[in-house]
Amino acid sequence: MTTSEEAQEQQRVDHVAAQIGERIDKTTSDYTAAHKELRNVLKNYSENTSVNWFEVDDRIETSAELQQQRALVSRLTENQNIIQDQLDTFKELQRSPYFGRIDIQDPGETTPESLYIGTASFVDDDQNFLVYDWRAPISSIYYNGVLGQVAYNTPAGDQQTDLLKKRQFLIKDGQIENMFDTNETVGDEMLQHALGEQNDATMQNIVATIQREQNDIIRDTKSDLLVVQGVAGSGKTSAILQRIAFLLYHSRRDLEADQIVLFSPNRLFSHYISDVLPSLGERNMRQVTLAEFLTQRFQGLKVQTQFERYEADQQAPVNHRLRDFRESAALMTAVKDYCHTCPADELKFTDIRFDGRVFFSKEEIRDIYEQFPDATAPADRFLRTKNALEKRLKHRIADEAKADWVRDEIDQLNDEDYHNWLGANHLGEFEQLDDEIDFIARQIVRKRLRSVDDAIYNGYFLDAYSQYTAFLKHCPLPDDVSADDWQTVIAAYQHDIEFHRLALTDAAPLLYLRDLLIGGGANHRMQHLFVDEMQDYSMAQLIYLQHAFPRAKLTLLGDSEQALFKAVESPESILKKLDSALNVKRSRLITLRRSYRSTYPITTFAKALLPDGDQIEAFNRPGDLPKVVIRYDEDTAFKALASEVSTELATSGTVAILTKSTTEAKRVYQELHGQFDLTRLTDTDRSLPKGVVVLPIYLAKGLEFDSVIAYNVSAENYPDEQMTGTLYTIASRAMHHLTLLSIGAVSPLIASGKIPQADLTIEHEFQN
Ligand SMILES: Nc1ncnc2c1ncn2[C@@H]1O[C@H](COP(=O)(O)OP(=O)(O)OP(=O)(O)O)[C@@H](O)[C@H]1O
Repeated sequence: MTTSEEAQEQQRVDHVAAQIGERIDKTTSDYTAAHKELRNVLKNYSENTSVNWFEVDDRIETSAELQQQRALVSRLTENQNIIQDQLDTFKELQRSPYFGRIDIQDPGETTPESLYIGTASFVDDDQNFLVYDWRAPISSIYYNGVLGQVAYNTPAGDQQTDLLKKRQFLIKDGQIENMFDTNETVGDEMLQHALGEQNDATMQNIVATIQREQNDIIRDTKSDLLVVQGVAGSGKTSAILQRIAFLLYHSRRDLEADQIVLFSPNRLFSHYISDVLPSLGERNMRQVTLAEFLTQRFQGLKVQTQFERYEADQQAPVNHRLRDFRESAALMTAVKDYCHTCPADELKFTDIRFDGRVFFSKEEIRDIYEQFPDATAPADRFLRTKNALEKRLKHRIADEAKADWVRDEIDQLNDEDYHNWLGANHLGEFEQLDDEIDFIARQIVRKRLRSVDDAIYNGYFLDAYSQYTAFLKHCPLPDDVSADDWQTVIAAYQHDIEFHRLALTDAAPLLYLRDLLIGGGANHRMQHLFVDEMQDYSMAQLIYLQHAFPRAKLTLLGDSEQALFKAVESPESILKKLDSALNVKRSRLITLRRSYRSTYPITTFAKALLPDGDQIEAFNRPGDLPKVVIRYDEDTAFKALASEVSTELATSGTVAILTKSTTEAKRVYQELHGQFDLTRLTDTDRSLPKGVVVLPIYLAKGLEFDSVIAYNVSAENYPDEQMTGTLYTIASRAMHHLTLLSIGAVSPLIASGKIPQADLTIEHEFQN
């Protein structure tokens, strides 16, 4: 690249930055005006709320006026927020207006055209696109195309063009720090730069360096089920976040950020990724962990979390065949069949009681239910029963309203309470005083019978928990599950329920049964459902999620090699299972094999841990070899750990000591906390502090650290292949440095001949 070309490009950056600067000035004054208007309305509003509430006529008028003002305030606030967002975007753009340039020549044109691509579009006052949004249709060729004839997708169909040049920029604070031309999708140099940076407390967007296969994930708008299987550090999480930004742009008119939900592995992760979308000028999608979702659905029950189960599994042997069946698609099908065929006399109806007495008996409820045709879906039948009960309740309210106690109560009302019962909406509605009194009497009774109303509305008259026991007793078993084992499952479930607990395994089928019989549970508003770390979800859970978000397109991402909670599976077999279980029209599998997070030596080591690790392609970023530190007793091991932490802290922003379990994390914390600024993270933590952290690996899912120290990778702690996923996940959290501390002989997973000794630095303590 010649210096004159560089100077020309810098001139253009200066020009664009100046234009953006002008726009910032204008938008700032728009903001000030909007803010002033809002302040005035708010002032007015607060004056109005102190008006006379006693005169009925005034009250009606004031309330209408207030409603109008409230609407005005919300409109003005929204307007102010939009301007604020624009300002933020412009300021960001001014610092770094773009990262790419493409020169294209459309068919029939005689001269090429240069387009610049950045995180958002910028159009000058003469409608010239000085910067194209990275999500614009034309921008896709920046990510996908090599020089020559290329095609890109537009709303009007596929377009062809000739791609003549592709240039990348690194612009900071308005200065071009680096630029080069490339024929690759997005050149390695730029990527090297991005990946060499130190870890931040939150994840960064990757729009300047999206790789081709990641781009496929981001821009897929056709699949109903998109399954991404990618090795650790291959950018799955990054890709989904940019995908969300892309979808919001692509379907601007009919998709809102809160119609997208992401199931994330833990709260730390939720916080870690929370800056990416705002950095692209978009609002964050909804985020929820599986535990939060289930807790919300099972109010009053303590649902076991994945982490609690993982810890429990370490203590007692697990019957995998049994668990596999309980979490399978087959079990969910059995639930469905059961719900659709269960005769009314086997449904566990319960009395609705009031004041210690039966208000609607279960027999009465069953009789109502039986009136509706058998062929109707059970939830519809249930709904009709609810409606019939509501009707009966209404009659009983009307009867009760005539009772003496109600009339006595009305007689004792003062004027204000009387008006309150009547409510603003009904003022002047009744011609006769009797009608008015009757109305109030019914309101009073309705309030008194509120718990009955709630029980009907919420369907509390069917005991879903006992029904689930009935289902379990009825459930057809596969050959490899014995009746005795099944009895223990039933007994354990009943015991848990008695103590208001629920095992994770039971959560999905129980919810499914409840929804199918009672109705509800489905959120029809969600348009996209994303599940990160899908390998930690059972098929039953995924089926339930699809049921809970029936209109949502699914994007499931995971790495079966990082399965902490179950066995490894091939991507193809996962897709096949999902295809048949979820029954979607268009499904697609994208596999990512290139790992970006870690240095070359760390990825080389991590992949050697896996039986089929040679499929993983390490990104060529140089770094130190992983270091194995071996000590033979706890005392010296902790000394060695302290010394490693000090060394790492000197060069790394975040150092994580990763353990297998919470018990180990507590132990490490106990030993080291006086020596460093050390934080032990638990599943209630929401943000990652700088410095040294210690946490069990399952809480570090999806996260990354400059330096990772794996605590006690001894043969005793990691005895066999069952632990491969755990060790691989730990190793693959490291970006720049990896240290493995072993107390006693090293795990055979590391010491086996599979891992060339030349790939490691080994520091041994000599025994006397
Ligand atoms: N195209 C890219 N450009 C720059 N950085 C990238 C790119 N792709 C991935 N990265 C970086 O690589 C790291 C790993 O990405 P990410 O966390 O998205 O991977 P993942 O597949 O979700 O990992 P895991 O399954 O191990 O949690 C992050 O630091 C991310 O910023």
